[in-house]
Amino acid sequence: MINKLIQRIIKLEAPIVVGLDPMLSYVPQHLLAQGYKEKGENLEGAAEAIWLYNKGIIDAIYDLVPAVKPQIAMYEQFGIEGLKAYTKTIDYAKQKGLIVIGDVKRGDIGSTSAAYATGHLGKVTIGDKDYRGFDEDFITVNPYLGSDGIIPFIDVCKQEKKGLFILVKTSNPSSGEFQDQLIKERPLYELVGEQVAKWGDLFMGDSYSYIGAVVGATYPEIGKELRKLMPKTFILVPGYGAQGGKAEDLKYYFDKDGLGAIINSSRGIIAAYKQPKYEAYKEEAYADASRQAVLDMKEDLKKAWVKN
Ligand SMILES: O=C(O)c1cc(=O)[nH]c(=O)n1[C@@H]1O[C@H](COP(=O)(O)O)[C@@H](O)[C@H]1O
Repeated sequence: MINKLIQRIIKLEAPIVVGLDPMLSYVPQHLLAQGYKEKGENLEGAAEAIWLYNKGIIDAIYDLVPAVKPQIAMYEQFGIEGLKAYTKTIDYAKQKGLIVIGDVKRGDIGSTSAAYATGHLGKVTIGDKDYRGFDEDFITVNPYLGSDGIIPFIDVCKQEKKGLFILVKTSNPSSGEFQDQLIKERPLYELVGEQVAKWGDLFMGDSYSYIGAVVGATYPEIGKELRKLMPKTFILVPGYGAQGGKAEDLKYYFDKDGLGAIINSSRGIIAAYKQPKYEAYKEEAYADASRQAVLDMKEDLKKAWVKN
């Protein structure tokens, strides 16, 4: 899957992942009305509206970007009905040729991680048949529990030729509280980055490992350091756009060949129609606004996606 992701980035000239983080407040009135009419003004109706909203966005952007990243929390808000919308979104995105990064941020003791890995990346055996749960291509993972919490995910990745993005330095304002702490004079994110590179050796693709890292766009100096420390690690970079990350800061997240990183934008794309910049698009044309926002992001990233 990492090889396919890289090929698609090159073909589309777009190191971009669209984050499908739907909030009810972003869903246009006509879709809310449709969801409520069909399923009721309740969890089921809201989940239906979210699915319709996602479908519109996927239809508008699937030929421009290699991947989408649904964030599971946005679906879990609506309980089981939300998870059904999560599954429908994954299946539809894959049908349209998109690679799916499930943003689930899992990680636990070994046996529990193994179950998470089965549900999200692998197969569960029932009787004499195998079934797939969510079936994302990649998922995000939290490394706080150490190797025995991570290896079960890597084992399933090897069986399924799927991948991970492991949190190394997150984009949020408080990320430094723990991640920047010095241990033997080195920040924790560096130690985690080094370990992610080692885990990466366990499952290499053609040029990069299937085991990637998450490094936020909001700490560009750290991004530059981590790029050097993890030369074969593909980096998922959230924090561009809504959280303030700028294209010009992202240059050093990429390698000399212009590869090695994929930049996420969620609200900046899916709720583009709410931004003054895209006010010409009315609510009904929300997906057209998202398409234009992807095209604008692609152009903007040219400032970063150059051969260093
Ligand atoms: O793992 C992530 O994707 C992630 C890591 C991180 O450090 N920061 C971060 O914002 N994210 C996710 O990336 C998305 C960012 O959304 P926007 O700020 O709307 O573009 C959300 O789904 C976050 O959960």
